[in-house]
Amino acid sequence: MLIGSLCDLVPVSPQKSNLLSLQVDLTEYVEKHGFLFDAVLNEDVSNEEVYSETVEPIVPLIFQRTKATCFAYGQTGSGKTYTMQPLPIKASQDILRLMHHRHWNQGFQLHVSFFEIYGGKVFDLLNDRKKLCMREDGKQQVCIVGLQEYRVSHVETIRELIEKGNATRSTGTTGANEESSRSHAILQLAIKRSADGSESKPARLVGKLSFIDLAGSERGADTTDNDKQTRYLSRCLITSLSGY
Ligand SMILES: Nc1ncnc2c1ncn2[C@@H]1O[C@H](COP(=O)(O)OP(=O)(O)OP(=O)(O)O)[C@@H](O)[C@H]1O
Repeated sequence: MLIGSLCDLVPVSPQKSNLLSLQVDLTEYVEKHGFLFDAVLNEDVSNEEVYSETVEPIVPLIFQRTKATCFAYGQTGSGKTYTMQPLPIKASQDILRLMHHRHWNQGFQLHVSFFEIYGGKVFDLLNDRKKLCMREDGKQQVCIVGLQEYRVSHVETIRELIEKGNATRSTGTTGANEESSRSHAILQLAIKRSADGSESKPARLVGKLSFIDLAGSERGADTTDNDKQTRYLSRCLITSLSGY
């Protein structure tokens, strides 16, 4: 399984990763990709270590106009959901701590939303699976029209919202996982601030931390049209969420 933050993965000079592709005249050639990793964690690390290596360093940056995305990629049953699930709660604890100490009285607010992409469609996991529309604005930013956002100030409220969303999420069974995620679930922690730092004006987005629990990447032969649509939609979304 690969867990990554798009904030931190920066391509560098081509190295050894090999992928066979076809040229227009159908001759095969090896595609070369290079990636720079900030950290490589082995299978013995705890979820706490995963958090402190990957997400914790990004948390203070979302108060400074940063949008970051954390996602897990891997085969069904490899532990993506297991690894991703504790991260938003830990991040919320740190965000609220920063809001109550370093950024005390600066008008920052924390908002939570949670939705899934399933069968090429978007559903609000915190609003009775209401079907939502995805639109791109003039700045090529993806907007989920009608997505319910909750303003929160306590970790317990966030925990309840996440549990509610997880209970509503689409799951199925695969050969490797009895409770396999059939959808991509996206949980967003948005930092907002009102223009004059008070409560009187509507708050504007400052930064955002998105957690994406991708559905398992099974063999191509298992891939249905629904899965392909879901993958295409989520690829657009992930790229856009991260500002890439
Ligand atoms: N590090 C771990 N320690 C103990 N149990 C684990 C660990 N990682 C995963 N598991 C268990 O393995 C099973 C499959 O894990 P999980 O559902 O996270 O996989 P997944 O990659 O999200 O699968 P899918 O893509 O099918 O949703 C679960 O029962 C989970 O509790």
